Amino acid sequence: MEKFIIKGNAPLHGEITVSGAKNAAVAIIPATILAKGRCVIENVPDISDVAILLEILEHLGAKTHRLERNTLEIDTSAVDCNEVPYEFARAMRASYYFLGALLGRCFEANVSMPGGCNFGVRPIDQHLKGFTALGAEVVVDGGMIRASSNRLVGSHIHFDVVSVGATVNVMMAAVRAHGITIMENVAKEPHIVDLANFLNSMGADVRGAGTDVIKIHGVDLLRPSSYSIIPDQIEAGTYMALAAACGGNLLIKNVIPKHLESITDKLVAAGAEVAEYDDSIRVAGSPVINRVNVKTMPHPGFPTDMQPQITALLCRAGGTSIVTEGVWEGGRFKYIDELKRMGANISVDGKMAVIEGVPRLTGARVRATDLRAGAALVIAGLCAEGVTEIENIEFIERGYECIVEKLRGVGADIQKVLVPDAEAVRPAQ
Ligand SMILES: CC(=O)N[C@H]1[C@@H](OP(=O)(O)OP(=O)(O)OC[C@H]2O[C@@H](n3ccc(=O)[nH]c3=O)[C@H](O)[C@@H]2O)O[C@H](CO)[C@@H](O)[C@@H]1O
Ligand SMILES: C=C(OP(=O)(O)O)C(=O)O
Repeated sequence: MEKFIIKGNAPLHGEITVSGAKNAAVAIIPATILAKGRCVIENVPDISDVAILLEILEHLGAKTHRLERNTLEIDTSAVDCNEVPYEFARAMRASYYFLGALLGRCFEANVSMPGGCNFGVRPIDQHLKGFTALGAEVVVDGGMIRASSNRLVGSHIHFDVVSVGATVNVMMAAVRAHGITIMENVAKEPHIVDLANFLNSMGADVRGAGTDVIKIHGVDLLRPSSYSIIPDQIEAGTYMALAAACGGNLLIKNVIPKHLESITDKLVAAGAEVAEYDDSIRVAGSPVINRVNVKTMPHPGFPTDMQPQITALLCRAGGTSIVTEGVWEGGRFKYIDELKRMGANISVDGKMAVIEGVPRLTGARVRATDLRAGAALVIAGLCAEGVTEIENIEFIERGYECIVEKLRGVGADIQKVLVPDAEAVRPAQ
């Protein structure tokens, strides 16, 4: 087990380059099996979630090869298995994208219930509703989701809630269904659009991605293609929040500024200066952080995956800020207790965190309770006085490529060290 040791308060200046989007990569990699043959995917983040997906692909019979650190060659010609067992699925959420992908490839999928960050209940009823509407028989049995069909047929599906996962999963099955599928009340996140663009590059006919309604004309055959994944909105947003929190000045490269608008808006309200360029963004933090209220919403609202990071910034704001979780029922606030160990003054009331700004945070021993919670602790540690030790960093490494190297490159004093067994805290629940 490893941990981060951070000495806070170092001035952060320079350039940081954002990697490919985790949540696009984890959809596009399973989608490669919809075609038989060799896909080349560029700008793939080198993170543990991707490594697990590649293991799953190999288990299914695909051959995967890293042409370069961020370029993958995936040959799906020999995929001959439709089962993703528990040992692969338990570590991550997106393992369940093999349901839609396998249904689309061979009309049968047996995939273990997924893991991923635990913010309380993460239902999959909308995924199953979509597969059923396409004519699949779906059974959940002994921890496995089993979906099969002699023939998928296009359908009109109105989702009860806006779900990224259900939109991705059902889109992947629908591209191979006979006839037209209309999906209403779908997610509009940048990774939805990226997946649709990838599917279209393989010969699918998906229209409307990025709006509330997606229309798909099913096709009999998809062909392999080469594709480059979009930059990671949340990684970019995390480094933007870091610059704002630490009074740093960072040029964040390889971004799509349009994807960052809701984040930019709140950072400017908090007092940061933000300058947008074609594919980079500069954030200069102010010594005085203003109080700001934030409510997370599906895209184009403020992303829930930035909720912990903006909370870390607001810990030192002048006055009271309210952060409301508008996506996840459970509130996603497990990390608040860790921030409080660092001197933050936050109370949680249902889906609301009330943050009374404090003049300073102090280093402490804390643990990441999930991926973005871990990112928030890195931000807090980098602007705290003294030394912060963050344990359970495997959560952070699910989604941030080379975070230590990138942060050291802009002046942060952060290192990754081994935790002696005797010192390790129990893992997050
Ligand atoms: C791999 C990936 O892309 N993960 C992201 C994805 O997760 P994920 O795809 O799991 O999140 P969803 O968009 O599905 O969830 C949104 C809301 O819908 C509810 N819901 C979802 C599915 C369902 O069948 N029934 C249902 O009620 C959930 O409980 C939640 O309240 O989108 C979330 C919301 O932007 C992000 O926090 C995650 O980082
Ligand atoms: C929650 C996240 O991911 P996942 O859905 O894969 O757990 C995230 O990216 O913040």
